Amino acid sequence: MRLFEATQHFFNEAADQLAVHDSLRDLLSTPLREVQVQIPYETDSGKTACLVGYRVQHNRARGPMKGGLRYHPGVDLDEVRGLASLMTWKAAVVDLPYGGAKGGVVVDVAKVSERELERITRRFIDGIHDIIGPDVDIPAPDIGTDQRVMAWIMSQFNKYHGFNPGVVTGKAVEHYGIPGRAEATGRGAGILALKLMQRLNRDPRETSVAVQGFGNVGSHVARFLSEAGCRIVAISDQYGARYAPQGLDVGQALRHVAQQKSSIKELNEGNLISNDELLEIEVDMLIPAAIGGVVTEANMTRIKAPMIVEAANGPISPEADRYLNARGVAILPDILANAGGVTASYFEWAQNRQHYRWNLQRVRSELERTLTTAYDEVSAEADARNISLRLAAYMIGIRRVAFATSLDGMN
Ligand SMILES: NC(=O)C1=CN([C@@H]2O[C@H](COP(=O)(O)OP(=O)(O)OC[C@H]3O[C@@H](n4cnc5c(N)ncnc54)[C@H](O)[C@@H]3O)[C@@H](O)[C@H]2O)C=CC1
Ligand SMILES: O=C(O)CCC(=O)C(=O)O
Repeated sequence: MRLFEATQHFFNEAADQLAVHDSLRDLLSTPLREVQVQIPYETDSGKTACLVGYRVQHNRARGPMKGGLRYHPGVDLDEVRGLASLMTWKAAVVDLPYGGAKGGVVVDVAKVSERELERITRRFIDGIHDIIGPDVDIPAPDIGTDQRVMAWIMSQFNKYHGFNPGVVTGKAVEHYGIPGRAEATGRGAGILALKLMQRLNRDPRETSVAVQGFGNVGSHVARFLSEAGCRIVAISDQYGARYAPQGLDVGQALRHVAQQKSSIKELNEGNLISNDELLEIEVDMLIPAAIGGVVTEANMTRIKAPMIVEAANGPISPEADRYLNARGVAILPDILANAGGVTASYFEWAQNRQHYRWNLQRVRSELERTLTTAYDEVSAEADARNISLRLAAYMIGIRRVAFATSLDGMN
């Protein structure tokens, strides 16, 4: 099942529980606007190449649309549409004044130079600058994009519309960003992972964790949980995984990746295993923090972790979700588990608009407060109705968006 169909499935399950009527259901599940643009750019060898980029704006009932920008060879319109809809429910679950959007460019960042990446980004913004903006739609980082890309987005947007740092979040601290945004998604997933352990009466110091993906999100969640006393037994990137049942040294892995610009595969610790094997090891908590669609009908019966934290977007298919729920696996859903990123983006955006800045301690404490409130609401809803955390999170998100839509009027 493709990502948009999967998100629609989760949406419909919750909409059934809420008895959302058909016309409102159509309105809430149909994206507001979908844009595909051609991205012609000059390669370093002087040739003209052409890529495709997308921006899908899903819903704006609760505020300007918000969501990251993915640079990955697997990007297509269906994926971006699914990711945009996840943003709508995510922003509502954590009660941010945002709607949902997402963008993507079909490109392998490992195969283009930094100068080419800049040209690609600027040409992409040429194509979408008139549909984004600080009060309309605000991009941010996702797979393959980082603070350099955010800087080019801001710079190119400003050429058309004048200085406005609030057009994009996830910027460098020295360039209108805020301390704590870069770590926020992983840290947030870590804070919520501890809540899930608490819910199941697990001691973090007796909990083993496997993390798939060691980019922005995976590296920060691994570090946070390692500092909280968990044993990080496996980590990976797209090239392979390292596994050590007695635990890996996360600090050493972070230095290895940062200093040697090398992959996890080359790490001199643990056994080399594949990403598929990582998902199936005997571990207390599994944290997918890379791409979507990694736990499906094909491998669900071999997943052994009793707790899963979806730091990635859409890592578990509906079939696998149903199967794992029936087996009693506790799953913290993406629309809550990785909401720390958009929460810190909201802090950055609000501060950009008012030209002030919080320090790291304030960002961290507000992040924790926001996520804890959302977690408490979701777990209370799940307990009261005896339903999964995912269904509860969707119900809260849909209820909020539906209410805003009804206040707005449907005509
Ligand atoms: N960056 C953010 O603030 C947010 C990111 N997310 C989600 O978190 C996930 C990771 O995003 P980032 O860490 O930002 O991306 P990133 O680009 O910084 O890191 C991605 C990681 O995944 C690995 N990877 C890529 N393809 C893979 C494959 N086929 N198999 C296994 N590993 C693979 C890469 O090697 C890298 O370690 C994505 O699902 C994204 O949508 C969710 C919320 C916010
Ligand atoms: O920080 C943001 O605005 C959005 C992050 C994002 O793309 C996501 O939560 O999936």
